[in-house]
Amino acid sequence: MTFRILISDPLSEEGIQPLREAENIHVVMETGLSPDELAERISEFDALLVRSQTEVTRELISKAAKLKIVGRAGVGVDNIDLEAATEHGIIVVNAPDGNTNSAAEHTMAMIMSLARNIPQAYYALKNHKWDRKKYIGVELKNKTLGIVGLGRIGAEVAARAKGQRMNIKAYDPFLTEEKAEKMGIGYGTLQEVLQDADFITVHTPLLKETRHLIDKEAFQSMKDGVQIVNCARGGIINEDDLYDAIKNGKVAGAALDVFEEEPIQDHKLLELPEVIATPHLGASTVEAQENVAIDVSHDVASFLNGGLARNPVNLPSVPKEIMNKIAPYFDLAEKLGAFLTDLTKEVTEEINIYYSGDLTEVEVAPLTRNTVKGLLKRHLGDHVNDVNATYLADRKGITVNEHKTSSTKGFTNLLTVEVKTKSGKRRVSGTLLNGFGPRIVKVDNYSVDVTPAGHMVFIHHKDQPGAIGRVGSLLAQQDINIATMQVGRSNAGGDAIMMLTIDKHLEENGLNELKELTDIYHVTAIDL
Ligand SMILES: NC(=O)c1ccc[n+]([C@@H]2O[C@H](COP(=O)([O-])OP(=O)(O)OC[C@H]3O[C@@H](n4cnc5c(N)ncnc54)[C@H](O)[C@@H]3O)[C@@H](O)[C@H]2O)c1
Ligand SMILES: O=C(O)CC[C@@H](O)C(=O)O
Repeated sequence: MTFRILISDPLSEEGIQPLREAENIHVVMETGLSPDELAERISEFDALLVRSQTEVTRELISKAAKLKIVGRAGVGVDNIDLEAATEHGIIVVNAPDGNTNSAAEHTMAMIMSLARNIPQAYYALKNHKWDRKKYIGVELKNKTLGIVGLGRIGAEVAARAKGQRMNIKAYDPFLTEEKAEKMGIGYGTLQEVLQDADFITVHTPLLKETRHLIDKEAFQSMKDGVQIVNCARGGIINEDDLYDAIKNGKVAGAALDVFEEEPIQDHKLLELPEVIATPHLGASTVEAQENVAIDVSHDVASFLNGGLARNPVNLPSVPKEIMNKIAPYFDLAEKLGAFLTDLTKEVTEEINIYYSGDLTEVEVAPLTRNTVKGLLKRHLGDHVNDVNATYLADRKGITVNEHKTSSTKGFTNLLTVEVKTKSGKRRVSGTLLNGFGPRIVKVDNYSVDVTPAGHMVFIHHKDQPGAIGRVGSLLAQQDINIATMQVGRSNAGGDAIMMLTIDKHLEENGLNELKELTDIYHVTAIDL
């Protein structure tokens, strides 16, 4: 199978080389498509690679019948409708590390340009004005730099600003006083940072919570003559309020790399001499562009070929060492889910997943997603995947509960899936036997030992002489070979089960004939 990838924004040619060289990948690079042109073409592609220009909207996603993955060569994913992608089972990956340096360096360049009026002085000189008095700047040394958002870029800016002998005061919801102390920087609440800083630089993502984080009220709490930098996202600073704060003298200068609407040509902020600006150049270096293109290409190629994505945005990322521990259970989890759906054939109201033994010591959310995927895929088909499994369960009103228990029933690891339906609870347990692979070891209250694969028949019957023989004879009449058979009973002459693995699928009529046999209560065909 050949996967088709559309690259709709300019990406480093060196960075995407591995994609171009991959045997089963066909790359189409078409930058500058209008939204309508993109919508018309998108159904041809398995993957879409973008920077910040392409808007990946809900409408576009609804037309992307084959799309499996969207790769964002950069950090911010505010140009991608993540909710719509998740709903459609499309994984979104980004390249969060590749442009950190460049964005931090650009921020420092902006701070220094602001402090020394470099763009304004250059512009004047270009226009034949040798004006030394007008462009007296300020030193950075001993000034306080307020950093709002101390993630990757914020932390790199802090390290560089320390080199300029600035005092740093940062606010981030994940920053503690102890952490700040270790980094050799000051810690403050948002209010304290805004109040104490001579320069303020924002490095948060653009979220509901950070939109207009810096607004009229925030400006009022700042020092007079404060200078503001935004190399993160347009919209974190309210542009109208910034304009007013510059006009009324509160803010002495602003350096902007990003704007609420991009691209801009005319903007009232650009008319102010106190404002210096670049057209979203934070990540525009040869190195950053190559890095992000390499990172995103790797994830896209790996994911399309059944591997893992290192930087998923709409799936929590799982550290490699944990992934190595849980990956062997993925198949078992999905099969247990599928097994139960076949067994119950009823509307699932609640799913309980119990992890015990070795599994209590690791992050099991990816296993939960696989189990739910197995449970839902019988009804939802390939539409359900790791990305949207729990989302779809939630939308269908199915509660999913994860439990870790100490009861291992003698197994080193045990995964039990229980579904609650209108008529009660059914459960199946499985384990990974060292060297022997996955096994189903319990169905409801009956112990069994079956490899969860291929065609199976689960029979609930009365424990009577001849019951097993009758089943065997009937299957033989239908030319169905029994590969393995497990039996279990509650007590002699009571309820019992047979679990058979057979060499081919049991057709409807065969199933009905089995149901007619004496002492047989229920028969379920299961195909894993
Ligand atoms: N100009 C450019 O070309 C360019 C390049 C790269 C990244 N960016 C942008 O820079 C920003 C930061 O990128 P990053 O890689 O450092 O991201 P990051 O995720 O590493 O860091 C963001 C930090 O913001 C913090 N945060 C979230 N909400 C906050 C709030 N209300 N107040 C304070 N802090 C808050 C988070 O806790 C996190 O630590 C993003 O918006 C990204 O899109 C711009
Ligand atoms: O693609 C770009 O150049 C911008 C990238 C930057 O804004 C990011 O969020 O990574």
